[in-house]
Amino acid sequence: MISRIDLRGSLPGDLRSVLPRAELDVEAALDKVRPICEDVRHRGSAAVREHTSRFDGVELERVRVPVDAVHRALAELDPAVRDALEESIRRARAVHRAQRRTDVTTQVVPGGTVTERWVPVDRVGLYVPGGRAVYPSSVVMNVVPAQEAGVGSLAVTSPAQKDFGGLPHPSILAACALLGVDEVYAAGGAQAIAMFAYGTEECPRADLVTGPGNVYVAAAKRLLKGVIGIDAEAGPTEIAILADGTADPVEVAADLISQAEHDTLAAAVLVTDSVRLAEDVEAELKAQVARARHVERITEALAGRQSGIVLVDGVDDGLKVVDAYAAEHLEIQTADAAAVAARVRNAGAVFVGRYAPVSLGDYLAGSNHVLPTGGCACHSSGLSVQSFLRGVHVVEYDRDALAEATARVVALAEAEDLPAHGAALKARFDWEIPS
Ligand SMILES: NC(=O)c1ccc[n+]([C@@H]2O[C@H](COP(=O)([O-])OP(=O)(O)OC[C@H]3O[C@@H](n4cnc5c(N)ncnc54)[C@H](O)[C@@H]3O)[C@@H](O)[C@H]2O)c1
Ligand SMILES: N[C@H](CO)Cc1c[nH]c[nH+]1
Ligand SMILES: [Zn+2]
Repeated sequence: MISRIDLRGSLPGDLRSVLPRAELDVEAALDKVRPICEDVRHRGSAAVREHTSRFDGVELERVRVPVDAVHRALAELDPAVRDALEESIRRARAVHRAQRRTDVTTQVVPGGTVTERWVPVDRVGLYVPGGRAVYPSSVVMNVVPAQEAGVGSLAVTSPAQKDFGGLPHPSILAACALLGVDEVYAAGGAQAIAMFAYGTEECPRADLVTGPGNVYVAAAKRLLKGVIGIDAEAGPTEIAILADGTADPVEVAADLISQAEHDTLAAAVLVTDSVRLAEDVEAELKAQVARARHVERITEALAGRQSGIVLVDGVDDGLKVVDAYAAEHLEIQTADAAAVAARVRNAGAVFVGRYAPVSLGDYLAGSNHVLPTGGCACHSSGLSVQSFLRGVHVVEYDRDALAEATARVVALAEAEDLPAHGAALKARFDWEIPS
């Protein structure tokens, strides 16, 4: 079911081109989401409702969820789920609070300072997926860093659910209520991203949209970047595991399946130098998938072009492969896992050793699970407090400090053939360059 890629011998120069990746990529989905986003831009809420009917099979009267429905969901939440969510929030808050930035003032010259001021965005739209699975945990992962960053206005959107009267899933509403967020919308997919980007009669536009989603959500974010700020693209989930012969095939297979469970486009990749482990994991996958609840979805994900077992000559080559792949989640299941993990350069998050599986990070480690996918981990980070902040330089120079800088500014302005720049300084000194 899962394919093998044999890279023993020597690694190809362009490693990325031989590694598994999904066939339906974000680029291909752009053409599908473009008309949806344009429609929302021109027709607002009516378009959001229409695309919700088309893709989610729900006829909405309004997209905004009544506030009492949000509070009712919390009152009716299973106590065990409430307890787990509360602990997840506590751990995530501890980690994200530690990410807060303080303003830094640097004295550049006597009388001249630059302060970097960290300012939260005014309003953020938070996307919580809800197609194949529903994700109250993603409410926590979006809302906690936004709150810790000090964002004033937070709105959550999640797909309307046919089985719940067109509202988002009750566990999502309950998680919003637990976190004190009561502006919630019942919209998913590209139409939800466009709603935040352009604003509608019901939903004021947001400055930034964050959150994970399927390939259509990722494509809409890529398309509307600029109209609205976005976090890193967090599309269909990926797990890569770098393992040697010391790894336990039962645990490795279970971890691959845990992420394949998300989506038919989810990616599960094992990189190993042990043929024996590869064979044992293949056998385990067969046995465990047969027992899984979402057997069809998992089977399709594991059999897809985006998943595979990559054979390499040793852990050093394995590290080159996982760095080239730049997975959203990377598990290290080798002897001396911490030392190997310390050498990883490209991954959304790294999970070290057998007691730090990705599923722990999905819910309760305290780390954020909204992470870059599709190879974006080589240039982007997961969601954090920083995602919601802008660094603004505040420049303060007194007369003497400006006088001291003038000759050099004039020289550089002349070199760029932009003399008016220099003139703006000279005007403060009666057009003389101060000596
Ligand atoms: N990277 C991360 O941090 C992270 C975290 C959690 C979940 N995820 C991923 O989020 C995704 C959730 O996907 P999902 O589908 O369950 O929920 P989703 O909310 O992302 O997508 C559902 C929406 O997709 C739209 N849609 C469905 N089919 C469409 C089509 N053919 N054309 C246009 N729009 C269409 C619908 O409007 C629907 O509301 C999974 O891929 C999961 O792996 C990623
Ligand atoms: N693995 C997903 C992407 O990081 C997050 C998640 C939420 N619930 C379960 N898993
Ligand atoms: Zn997961």
